[in-house]
Amino acid sequence: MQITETALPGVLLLVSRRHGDIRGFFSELWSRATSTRLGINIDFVQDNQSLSRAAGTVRGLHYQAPPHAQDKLVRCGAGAIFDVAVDIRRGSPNYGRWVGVELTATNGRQLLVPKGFLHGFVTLEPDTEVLYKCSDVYAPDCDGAVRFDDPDLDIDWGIDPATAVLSDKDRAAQGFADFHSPFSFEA
Ligand SMILES: Cc1cn([C@H]2C[C@H](O)[C@@H](COP(=O)(O)OP(=O)(O)O[C@H]3O[C@H](C)C(=O)[C@H](O)[C@H]3O)O2)c(=O)[nH]c1=O
Repeated sequence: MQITETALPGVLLLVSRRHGDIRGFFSELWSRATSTRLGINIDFVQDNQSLSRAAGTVRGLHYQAPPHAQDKLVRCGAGAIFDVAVDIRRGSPNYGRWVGVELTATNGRQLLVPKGFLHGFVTLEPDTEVLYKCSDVYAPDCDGAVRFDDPDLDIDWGIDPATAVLSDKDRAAQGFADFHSPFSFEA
């Protein structure tokens, strides 16, 4: 398992080794032993899967507030996404800053998005499957969203936002200027 920092401190890129042979490959995506050895002490309790039929589908930007804040380990099982994390920890020197990484079924990359960060992605291919581990259970009462195309965040999704395939929830999400984050930065 290779771990590298992204341009946004706290958000990590993980790449598991793929053992290739004549059949294809085998890869250990996550193990407690490896993660502990690498200094990542997260106890994942829920695995999620989403399938998005169309390229240009946007899911996000979402978070779960405490007491059910979630760390997420995101990967792409089929297709490709541009995966985005945004620091929303009040007092963070990187508050409102974002990073985006291409996760594809081919590159096998995984993005670790810690608590205190918004998460969202845009699909780059049809029939894209996203799989992610979460460190807390689904808690709808703690669920929150910010507009993916908010001008203050100024995320470059690589698509015309007006063409994005969105859920009603994401279409109605609040702007970042009105957002009061439930997370504060602990140095
Ligand atoms: C997140 C979640 C949703 N659901 C149900 C609730 C709805 O009936 C349905 C679709 O939920 P939603 O529209 O919130 O799904 P996404 O838009 O893909 O949201 C997710 O995508 C972004 C990128 C994330 O990072 C979050 O984990 C998550 O918010 O699944 C569940 O039953 N359990 C869950 O953990």
